[in-house]
Amino acid sequence: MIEAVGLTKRYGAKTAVHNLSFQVRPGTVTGFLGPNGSGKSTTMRMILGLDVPSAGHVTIGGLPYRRLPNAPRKVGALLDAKAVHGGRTARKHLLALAQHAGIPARRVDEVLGVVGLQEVANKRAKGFSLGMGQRLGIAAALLGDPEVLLFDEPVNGLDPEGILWVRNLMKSLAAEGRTVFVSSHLMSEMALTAEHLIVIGRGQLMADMSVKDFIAANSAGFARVRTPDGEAEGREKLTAALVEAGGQVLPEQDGALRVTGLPLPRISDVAHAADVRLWELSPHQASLEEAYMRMTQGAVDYRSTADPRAALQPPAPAPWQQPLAAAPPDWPESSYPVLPGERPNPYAQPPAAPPQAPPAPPAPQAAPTTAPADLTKRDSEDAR
Ligand SMILES: Nc1ncnc2c1ncn2[C@@H]1O[C@H](COP(=O)(O)OP(=O)(O)OP(=O)(O)O)[C@@H](O)[C@H]1O
Repeated sequence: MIEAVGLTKRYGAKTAVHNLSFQVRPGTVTGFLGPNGSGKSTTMRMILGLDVPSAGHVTIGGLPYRRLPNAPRKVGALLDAKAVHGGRTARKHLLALAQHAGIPARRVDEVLGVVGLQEVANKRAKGFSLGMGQRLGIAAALLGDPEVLLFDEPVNGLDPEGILWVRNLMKSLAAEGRTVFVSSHLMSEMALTAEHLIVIGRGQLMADMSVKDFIAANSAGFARVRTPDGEAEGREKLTAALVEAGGQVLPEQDGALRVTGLPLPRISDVAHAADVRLWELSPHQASLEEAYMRMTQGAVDYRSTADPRAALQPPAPAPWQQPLAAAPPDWPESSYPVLPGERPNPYAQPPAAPPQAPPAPPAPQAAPTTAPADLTKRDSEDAR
């Protein structure tokens, strides 16, 4: 089991992860979701001892990664598929990792077979496609036959067949009783792969629930109602009548109305009684992707000026669906905005005293399977 308690990471003035507490249990795939820049990779790096938390802690089976005996055989990770020496063949890359972790060389061919790279095992990694690179990274993660597996965006660059393969692999690893923690920013993919979800936005926990509960809470139906174009008066009249009848009405971008709280026949009766003609009255189901986008819409760092999210308006958001208050530029611990209706943190600890000195940079000892090249990934990186 992975357990994070009050996990916080600051890079100078930037808070990448704030007071994150969660558990990742064995035997199921746990999806780790969040928009770009929400802190998923930073959290994974802290789990793997590659980044030192500014506050809080995270353990695997009760111990921090660095104190795990024989860590590379207990924990496997895919963090950055490009973290491969391009001049090495796939087999040599895996052999080097196996040697470093005391893993028998015969395991290399086993994992090459599992990920379907036997044919290209003697080809240099620099000639690999993105998808082949992902497969090689997954092979590296599986090398030590570990109980705990972390995958950061494992389906990046994979074709539909590859995506299906990863999905089935994750599930079968979990079915063997392993702890499988998979990050993604694709809700639709996670809904098919994971049983449990941890959703973060701007480094904060936004949801920690089973996929089943997430679906139950977010896939409420609604009706789309459209009055004839150019008859604004009819639209307003209908809106007022529907609200009076107990419905919730939200305008959609194309001029239609999104109505919740009233069954379709009732909407039809209300329109008839109000003497408003309808061009459309259709049942709809809010998609999980949409629910996720709504949940995280206030926590998106990077957004296109043409982002359709601007048009998404939550009907009656649950407390955890409330958008985050705008984060102050420096996100100091003491003035961190509290989420409206923030759920009590079951692992909450009293706030730690401010650090006297900046935390020492990590001194890598036992690195995860993908670590050798990955260790350099953030060294000179300031902000992406
Ligand atoms: N070494 C660093 N120095 C400064 N800021 C950093 C560093 N690493 C990460 N950050 C910042 O912390 C925030 C979280 O980044 P992180 O990479 O963890 O997010 P993410 O959820 O994995 O994003 P993505 O989905 O895009 O990979 C971002 O704003 C990023 O710019």
